Parts: sequence; C-alpha cells; structure tokens
Amino acid sequence: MQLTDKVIIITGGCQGLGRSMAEYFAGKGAKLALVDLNQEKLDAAVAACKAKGVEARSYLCNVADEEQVTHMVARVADDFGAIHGLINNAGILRDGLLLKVKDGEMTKMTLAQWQAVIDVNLTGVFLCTREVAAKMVELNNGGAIINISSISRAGNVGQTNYSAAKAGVAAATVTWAKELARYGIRVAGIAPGFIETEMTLGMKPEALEKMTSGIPLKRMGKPEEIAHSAAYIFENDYYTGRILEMDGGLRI
Ligand SMILES: NC(=O)C1=CN([C@@H]2O[C@H](COP(=O)(O)OP(=O)(O)OC[C@H]3O[C@@H](n4cnc5c(N)ncnc54)[C@H](O)[C@@H]3O)[C@@H](O)[C@H]2O)C=CC1
Ligand SMILES: CC(C)c1ccc(C(=O)O)c(O)c1O
Repeated sequence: MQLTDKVIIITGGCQGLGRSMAEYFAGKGAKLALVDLNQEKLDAAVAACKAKGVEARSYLCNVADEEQVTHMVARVADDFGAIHGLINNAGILRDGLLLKVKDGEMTKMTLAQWQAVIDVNLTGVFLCTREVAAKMVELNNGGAIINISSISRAGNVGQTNYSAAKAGVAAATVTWAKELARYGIRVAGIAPGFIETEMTLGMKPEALEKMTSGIPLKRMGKPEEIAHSAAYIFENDYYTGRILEMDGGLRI
C-alpha cells in the first residue's frame, strides 16, 4: 500500500511517537486523522502535517470510551470518504511494583492503577481496531492496522499493568491478522524499546547513561526510526501478524 493520498488514523497523534509518525506520513503524502485528548496539541500537530501539503484533521476522543470511538470513526469516514490505515499508538504508564515493603509498611499496586492502563492500552486498541476494521469492510477498501506494543510485553519489573496490556496487544495482533486477512486487512505490531521522547530525554544524565549502557547499540531509538518501521509495514503488502522489534538489540 503506497501512502500517497491514503487516509491514516493515528491515536495519541498529538505528541511523542504519534506526532512523529503523523509528520513522517505527511511527508509521504498521506492524509492524517489525528486522535487525542488535548485540542491545543492536536491543532499544533495538524498544522505541522498541513505544512507538508496534505489534508489533516483532529478528533478529540478517548480511545477507552466505546461511544466516542464509534463516533470518531464514523466522522473520519464521512470527512475523508475512506479509511486505509490505523495506528493504535495512544498509551499511558502507571508504573509501580505489585507489592512494596518499606520501613515495615506494605504498599500495593491499586486496582485503579491496573484498570487505567488496561482501559487505554488494551481496551482502547480493541475498540479502535474493531470499529476501523468494520468501516474498512463496509467501505470495501481493505487496509492495514498497526498496534504499538512494547518490549515490556515480555514482563518488566514495575509494569504489571503495562506489560499485561502490551502482551495482550501483541496476541490480539496475531488473532486479528488471521481473522481479517479475508477482508484484505493486514494487522501488525511494533514493539519499541527505549525511544527518545520528552520524558526519556528529561531523565537525569546518570540514569540515561545506565539505561543506554544495557542497549547493544548504546543509544535510545529515535521517533523517526519508529515512524520508518510503521511506513515499512504499511508499504509492504506481505507483512501481517508479526511484531517488529525496535529496541537496538535490548531484551527485557
Ligand atoms: N516512548 C517510548 O520509549 C516507548 C513508547 N511505547 C509506546 O508508544 C506509544 C506512544 O508513546 P509516547 O509517544 O512515548 O507517549 P506519549 O505519552 O508522549 O504520547 C501518548 C499520547 O497518547 C494520548 N492518550 C493517552 N490516553 C489516551 C486516551 N485515552 N485517548 C486518546 N489518546 C490518549 C496522550 O494524550 C498522548 O498524546 C504508547 O503506546 C507507548 O506505550 C512503547 C515502547 C517504548
Ligand atoms: C520500558 C519500555 C521500553 C518503555 C519505556 C518508556 C515508555 C514511555 O516513555 O512511554 C514506554 O512506553 C515503554 O514501553
């Protein structure tokens, strides 16, 4: 699938990896539907895409809310007349140990901490994929869906909730690739390692050094390298049902 003139929805598209992918795809001539929670940041991301000469629109939508997702997908289809691609990128972190004992006091990961991450990072991916795939079938134009997982899906200390959600996303990716192939829809994933974002760049130099020293390539990934992988998946019509590892060789 060539990206020129294709309509791509990116959730969490107003900052970080989502915005980087939006600008990268705009550079390839794609039309962007950016989904997020902050109108001001969405406006800035849409403007950056338009500056590259493509059509771009913003959609305020909580991906964990079924009604909002259904409404958003219908609006994108009405506004653009087609949907060819979706990147399920929106995600949150609520890290913490399952149990922690300090000075004789025990604290636990709360149910709210668990549920918030499952709602956005797993249920949100389910809802967006279901609605977009249904619309692709209805419009009979096929397409491709990319789910952003994480190397944490293998299990990572302090990330019970996040690891479970990202493992769920990886398993669902394989399931949907098998189920949706008959409709001309490919589904694949990307599992990034540590990527340079505002948050990671804001870390103390010692902590950054400690983190990157364990990565064989001795550096974090760049957002454009994730965008490049997403473009590869869209453009390669034989890629489906697999998770592309983008971690510089790091294994958690
Ligand atoms: N940055 C990294 O090193 C890594 C990131 N990832 C994954 O990549 C994706 C993007 O991460 P970053 O760009 O670093 O994060 P970020 O926090 O910069 O961006 C995430 C975006 O998702 C949006 N969002 C959160 N909840 C939402 C909801 N309920 N509905 C709609 N939008 C929502 C946020 O407003 C934000 O704009 C996430 O899924 C994350 O888990 C995976 C591995 C490594
Ligand atoms: C632990 C993994 C590599 C990780 C690190 C940082 C973020 C982030 O800043 O959003 C992640 O989402 C991760 O999966």
